[in-house]
Amino acid sequence: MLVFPNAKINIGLNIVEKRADGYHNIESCFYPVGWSDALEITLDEKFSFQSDGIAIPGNASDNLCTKAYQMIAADYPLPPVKIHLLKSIPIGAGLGGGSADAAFAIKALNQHFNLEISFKKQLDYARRLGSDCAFFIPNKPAYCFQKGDVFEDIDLNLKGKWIVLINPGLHISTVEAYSGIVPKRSVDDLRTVLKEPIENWKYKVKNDFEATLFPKYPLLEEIKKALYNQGALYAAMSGSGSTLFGIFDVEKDLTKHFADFTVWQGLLD
Ligand SMILES: C[C@@](CO)(OP(=O)(O)O)[C@H](O)COP(=O)(O)OP(=O)(O)OC[C@H]1O[C@@H](n2ccc(N)nc2=O)[C@H](O)[C@@H]1O
Ligand SMILES: Nc1ncnc2c1ncn2[C@@H]1O[C@H](COP(=O)(O)OP(=O)(O)O)[C@@H](O)[C@H]1O
Repeated sequence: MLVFPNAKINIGLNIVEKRADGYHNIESCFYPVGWSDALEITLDEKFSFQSDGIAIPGNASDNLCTKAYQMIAADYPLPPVKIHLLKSIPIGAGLGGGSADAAFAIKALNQHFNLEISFKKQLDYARRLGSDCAFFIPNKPAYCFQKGDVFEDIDLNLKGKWIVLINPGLHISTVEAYSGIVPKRSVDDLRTVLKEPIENWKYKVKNDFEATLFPKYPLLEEIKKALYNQGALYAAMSGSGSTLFGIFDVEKDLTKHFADFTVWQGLLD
């Protein structure tokens, strides 16, 4: 079975408070984007995990795909499989690529082996692997809160808008990014602000990680400004970085303009 785990962006990200378990409660709109890995699961004589494309830190047993398989195999009679991942989504990039791989592995195993795991149980499994992971089970625009692992539908349709993602190649660890944050409650409700015209978001829709990471990595703010100079209706960093994105009304080819970086561009669904 072949599936294509896709990335996400965060449109607005408020880091509200530190929790007793050390994590943070956040408020964010998660939106799927088309930048994707390829994940193939086939029957084999013994379990194996192998990846090509972008090198993933850690060994096969650390990979979230292996963890997803082992977690499901502990509760269901799964045969041995070979998992092959072609990694294309940058790592430590604020795009949730590892979480997407894990969630798509859960969905693929469930479907391919007719396990009949309920939607709610798939969400619970995903939550065990990472805060971002559950979002990728339904994989549709959502207002996410608590650890980012609880969500509700959001009335936001960007279908047909053009998105450009710029990854400058800095690996920013999520732990490092959260450790520099002083949490604070947001003044405006993100769901309300996102109902305003997209041109207004520039002044009201903030990613709290930008305030600590832009001074540390000035290149990130330069890329955000460059996206606005190119006519973006809205530009921001995704998650804990280092990917920046710009949303445009018209198709834009910025590959030459950002030739030093990895660029992905396409239509939003
Ligand atoms: C920042 C966000 C925004 O969407 O995305 P990325 O930039 O990583 O894509 C997420 O909150 C990242 O979620 P995810 O990458 O799944 O994080 P996890 O594996 O659960 O946690 C990694 C570490 O990040 C911190 N963490 C994560 C989530 C959260 N709500 N509060 C936290 O403090 C904790 O230190 C935790 O040990
Ligand atoms: N399949 C995977 N793809 C990417 N990273 C993975 C994967 N499995 C485990 N990881 C680990 O997760 C870490 C970051 O995950 P990733 O989702 O790419 O970053 P981010 O949360 O910033 O989007 C990496 O440092 C890597 O060691």
